[in-house]
Amino acid sequence: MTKTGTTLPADSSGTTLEELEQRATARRDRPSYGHDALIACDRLVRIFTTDGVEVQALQGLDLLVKEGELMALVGASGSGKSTLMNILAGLDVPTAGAARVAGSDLLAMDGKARLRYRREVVGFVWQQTARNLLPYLTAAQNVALPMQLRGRTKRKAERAEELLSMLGIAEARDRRPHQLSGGQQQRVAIAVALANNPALLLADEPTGELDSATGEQVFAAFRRANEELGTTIVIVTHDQAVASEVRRTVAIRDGRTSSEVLRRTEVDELGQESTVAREYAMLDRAGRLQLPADYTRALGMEHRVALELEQDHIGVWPDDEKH
Ligand SMILES: Nc1ncnc2c1ncn2[C@@H]1O[C@H](COP(=O)(O)OP(=O)(O)OP(=O)(O)O)[C@@H](O)[C@H]1O
Repeated sequence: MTKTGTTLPADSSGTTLEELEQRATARRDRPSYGHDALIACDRLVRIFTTDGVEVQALQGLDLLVKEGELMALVGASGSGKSTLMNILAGLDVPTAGAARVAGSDLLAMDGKARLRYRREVVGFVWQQTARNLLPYLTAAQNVALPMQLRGRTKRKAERAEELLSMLGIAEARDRRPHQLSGGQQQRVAIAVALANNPALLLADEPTGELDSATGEQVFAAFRRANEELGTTIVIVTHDQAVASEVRRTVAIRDGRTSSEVLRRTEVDELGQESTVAREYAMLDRAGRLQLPADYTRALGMEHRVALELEQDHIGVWPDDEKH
């Protein structure tokens, strides 16, 4: 009989039972994927079927976002950005995979939990300014409305005022949306989205309809919210200025996260600050890597590549059997 703790070989590779048990325990005790992230998307799939034709908008997307981050999502048209945002906003449900935001399981929520999620956990700002605000309410009334819907009537006027001041649009308080510029409307929309103090603020192309100077002001309002309130913010953008101002930009390609750019500030010996950006490819949990299309094209790589493990890197070579 074999007992725990014996050193008898348990398989042909000479691994002992004790070692196998230790490995199994280590695996079981390992924290789950993204356990400490505010957003954890794990192999997320969303398939749309229209007239019998299937479109895989998300094809096993992995994404982790830490609490307190301000980050951007970029990607070509049709890559799946809006689909992901709608899922994170609780407006759409994934076909498969797992998605958790601030402890809420986005696949398992019932109607009541979904409504609570949309009211309390997440706030959103859309590109179309008209979609964000009710036209017949003033800016302050628009900001107070989500608090009222949540049943918070005390201090709502005061909080609306505070948020509008924080975002630099206190003077817009008594004006209706049509009396505001596009940039002011978007800043009021940010205040509306922050009204119930959500853990996560999502914005889909919030500067898409604005000129670059106004876009910068709107982005500054997002940054303010992130710094002052600690709100985690995810912005989908085509706006290069926005994408290059955040610490992390994640690119989506064909329904998966493909690469990310991390930026950090360096100070040289003369005290001059500069931003250093570095691009990384994403390695998914199955070990899959998407090589940038311009790299593979430049070397004529397709279908198959040769790999070589070196001491500190992996070499990827064009398929020489092809020739
Ligand atoms: N409701 C839907 N029904 C059918 N197909 C859809 C639906 N929503 C999105 N798709 C398809 O899913 C894919 C991803 O679309 P999505 O809108 O998420 O892309 P996107 O990256 O946000 O693009 P854009 O930058 O143009 O907004 C596209 O092929 C799109 O046609």
